[in-house]
Amino acid sequence: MSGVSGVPGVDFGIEEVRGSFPEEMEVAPLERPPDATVRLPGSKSITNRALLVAALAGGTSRIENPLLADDPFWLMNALVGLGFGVRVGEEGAVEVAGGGGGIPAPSADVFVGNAGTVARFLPPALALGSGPYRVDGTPRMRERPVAELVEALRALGARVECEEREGHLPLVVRGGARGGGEISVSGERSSQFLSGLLISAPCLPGGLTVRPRGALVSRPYVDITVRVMRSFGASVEEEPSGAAFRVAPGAYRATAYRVEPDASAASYFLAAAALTAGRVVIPGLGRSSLQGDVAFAGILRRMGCRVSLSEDRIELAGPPRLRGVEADMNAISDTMMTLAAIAPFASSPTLIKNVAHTRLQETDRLAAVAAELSRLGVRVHETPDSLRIIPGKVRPAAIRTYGDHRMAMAFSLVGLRVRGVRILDPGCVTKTLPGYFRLLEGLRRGG
Ligand SMILES: O=C(O)C1=C[C@@H](OP(=O)(O)O)[C@@H](O)[C@H](O)C1
Ligand SMILES: C=C(OP(=O)(O)O)C(=O)O
Repeated sequence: MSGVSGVPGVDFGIEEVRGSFPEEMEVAPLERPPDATVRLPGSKSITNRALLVAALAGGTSRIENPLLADDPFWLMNALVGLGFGVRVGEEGAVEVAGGGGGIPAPSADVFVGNAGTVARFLPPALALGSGPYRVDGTPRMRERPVAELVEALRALGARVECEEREGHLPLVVRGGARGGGEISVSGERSSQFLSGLLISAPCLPGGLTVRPRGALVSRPYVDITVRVMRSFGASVEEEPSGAAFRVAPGAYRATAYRVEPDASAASYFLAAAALTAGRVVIPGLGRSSLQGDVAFAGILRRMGCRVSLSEDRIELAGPPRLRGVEADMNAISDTMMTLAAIAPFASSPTLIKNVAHTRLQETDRLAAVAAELSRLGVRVHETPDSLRIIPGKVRPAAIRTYGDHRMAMAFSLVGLRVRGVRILDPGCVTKTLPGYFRLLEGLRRGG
C-alpha cells in the first residue's frame, strides 16, 4: 500500500506526511512555565465511528472537525475502495455519501494500517456485503487479536477466512451475516470487537442483541459507540450495567455531526502543564464530553493540580511538585503512558494498575514504558498488568518509540524537564496527531 490517498480532497499520502519528520527530534526544556490555550483536532475514536456510520446511512452526511491523521485516513481510503463517496472539503469537513446499509463494491482489497478501530469496526460492515473483501494491515496489526470478532461474525453466518493465522489479519470476509438474534463476544482483550458488532447491527435484518462476555476493558469507548449510533438515528437499548446491548433494525439517518476534540491527545498538554507548574486551557472538552479519557484530568487533580472542568472547557494549573498516585487505568488506558512519563518527577511512587490489555495495542505498551523509563535511569517494577514507578533523577536518553504514537507523545514530556531527551521516529505521531510537536512548541509561546 503506497499510502497515496484515494480520497478526493485528501492531498497527502501517509508516507509523505510521516516522511516529512526527521529520524529523531530533541525536545528542549521549557524556559518558563507555560500559560497556553491548546486547540486540539477531532477525536480519532469519534471520527472513525462517525465515518463508518455515515457510510452505512442512506444519503450524504457531513462530519465537522474530523481528525485528519493516519487512522481516519485508512478508513476513508477503505470506504472509497468499497464504493462509498468520501470527500474532504477545503474547510476540513468530510462528506460521506452512504450506501443505505449495504456495501456498494462486490469485492475489494482493504488496508487498515495499524488502526485497531478500522480493523475491528470494518469487518462486521463487510459481512453485510457480498465479498470477497480482503482486510490486511501492518505487521503489528497482523499480530493484534481479532479472533473474538471472527468467532462472532461466523456465529452470525458470515464467511470469514483467516488467510495466514487463525484469529489474525489478513482476513477474507464474505457476506452471509444474519441478524435478528443474540450473540456474545469477549471484551477482555479489546472493547473494539463489541463496538464493531454494534455499529453494523442496525443494518442487519432483525437487528441484533450483543452480550459482552467476561470483563470488558476500555468500557467508556462502548458508550461513545452507542452515543454516535444514536446521533445517526439508531435505536440502542442497554441492559443494566451493560449486560447486553439490544440494537433495533433500521437504517441510519444521514446527519451533520461535529466531532469533539481528542481527549487522549489532551492528556499530553494537561500533563505538560502539570509537570512544569504551568497553566493550560483545553477548549471543547469537559463534563459534556463523550470520551472517558477526560477523566485523566481527575488523576492530575489527585497529583496536586488545580483542575476546573466546565461543560466544554478544561483548565489546569500545575503545582510546584506533583504527588505520586495509585490509579486503575483500565477505562482510560490510552493515557497510562502519559502518567508513566511524568511519574518519575513526583514526590512519591506511582502505581498504574489493570492495564494488561495494552500489551496488545500498537506495541506491548507495558514492556515499552518499562524499557524507556529504565533507559532514562528511572526505577520501575513491571508486572503482567501494572507498573510501579519510583521517582528519582532522570538522565538524558534517546527514547525508542516502537512505532507507537503514544510512546512518542508521552515521553516527549520528559524533555520539557530534562535536557538531552531525544524522541526516535517522531513521525509515528501521525497515527492520531500529525501536528503534535507543533502544538507542543506552542506551549513555549503561550499557545
Ligand atoms: O474503540 C475505540 O475507539 C478505542 C478503544 C480502545 O481500544 P481497546 O478497547 O482495544 O483498549 C482504545 O485503546 C483505542 O485507542 C480506541
Ligand atoms: C490503542 C490505540 O488505538 P487503536 O487500538 O485504535 O489502534 C490508541 O490510539 O492508543
